[in-house]
Amino acid sequence: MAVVFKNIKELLQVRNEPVQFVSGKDMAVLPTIKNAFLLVENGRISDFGAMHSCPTDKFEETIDCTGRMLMPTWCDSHTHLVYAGNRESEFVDRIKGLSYEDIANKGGGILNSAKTLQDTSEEELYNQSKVRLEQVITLGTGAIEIKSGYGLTKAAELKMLRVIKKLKENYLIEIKATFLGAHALPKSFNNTESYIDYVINDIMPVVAKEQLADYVDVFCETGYFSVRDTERLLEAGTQYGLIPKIHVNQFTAFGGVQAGIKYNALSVDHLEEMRNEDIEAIKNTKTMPVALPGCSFFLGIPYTPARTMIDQGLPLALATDYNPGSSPSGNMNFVVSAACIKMKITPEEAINAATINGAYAMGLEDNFGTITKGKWANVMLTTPINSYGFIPYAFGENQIEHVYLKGNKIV
Ligand SMILES: N=CN[C@@H](CCC(=O)O)C(=O)O
Ligand SMILES: [Zn+2]
Repeated sequence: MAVVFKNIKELLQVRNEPVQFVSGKDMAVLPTIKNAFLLVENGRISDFGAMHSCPTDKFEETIDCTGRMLMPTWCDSHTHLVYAGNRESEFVDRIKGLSYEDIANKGGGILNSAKTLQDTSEEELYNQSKVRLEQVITLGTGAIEIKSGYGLTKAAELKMLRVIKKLKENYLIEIKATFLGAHALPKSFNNTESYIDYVINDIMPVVAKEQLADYVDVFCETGYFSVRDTERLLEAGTQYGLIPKIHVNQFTAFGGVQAGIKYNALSVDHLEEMRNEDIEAIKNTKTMPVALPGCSFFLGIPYTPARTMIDQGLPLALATDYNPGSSPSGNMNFVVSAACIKMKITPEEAINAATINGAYAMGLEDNFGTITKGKWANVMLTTPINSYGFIPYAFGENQIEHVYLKGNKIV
């Protein structure tokens, strides 16, 4: 099956030579071809270039893209999209002045979502989650990471991971699964040490045996899990073949970034609070810093200092953190806008952060995130717009008109 996209006003994120990720000054470079074509065969990109070199063969399908941009779909490397119910009531509490911490202390927060999820059947959890998955696909997301972490018991954590597995089987969007058993301390445990023992000894072996996760994650934060807890968990995860990706420096900075680096985390995520030594620790490593501007927007906490980090030569990925408590939106278009507006990064930097660097943060850079021959044709076509800068500029709107996953038109 061959499909040709013709008369593309501008083909974005074109990389003849594959790159793993871009960092520092290179983030400001977004290679494009104006008046372009893209050829897709059997779901993969087989050719692209300027229209004057477009092959004249007869293809099964020709798509005229006049006036529109074509680009890789968003790569959302940090979500908690599988959850039950919502936390709308806490939203109102926060409007009235309560902090994230106040709400958690009142019995809300992650433990509240865990209770709801424990009481929800696997089928119902799947049905609620698939609605959100379908919605983010219409918004242009073509690869996504989804975490457990609202189970907090063996049965409920496994239920979440099985739901992620089922979503993976039933949808064309690329999905990576993360085991976040250490997301919060359940009331039935007196201390984090004994809960970490339970996560490592009782849940993790089954997760690994049933191949339910690619990554292991932990909420390394004051009032949640310490650096010591984090290191124990990452050590064990690594033994089971789970690659570390951690929640760190959301509210406080106390050495979690260094723990992530020590265990070769694929990504360190949140980073709203960054000390110089945290930036230094990430330099010259293979660990991707991931910013979640939707969470900063929703909670009213600082934004990750992305401008400083990029100026200091670091790479950056952007993700939604889609979850019921701190970021109830999976809209990558908004995330890209918010990053430009609030973190002062350019559209080129934001698009790199939300495509190739997001793909890297999910170990998917060989197959997604750029227009490169051989990669899957996960691409999206915009509305008629004058320049790609209009995507972040027109915040709160959606310029994504059609979405193709592995060459199939989904939207
Ligand atoms: N910070 C930790 N976990 C989620 C929020 C969880 C929740 O509030 O339900 C996050 O990434 O923001
Ligand atoms: Zn998160």
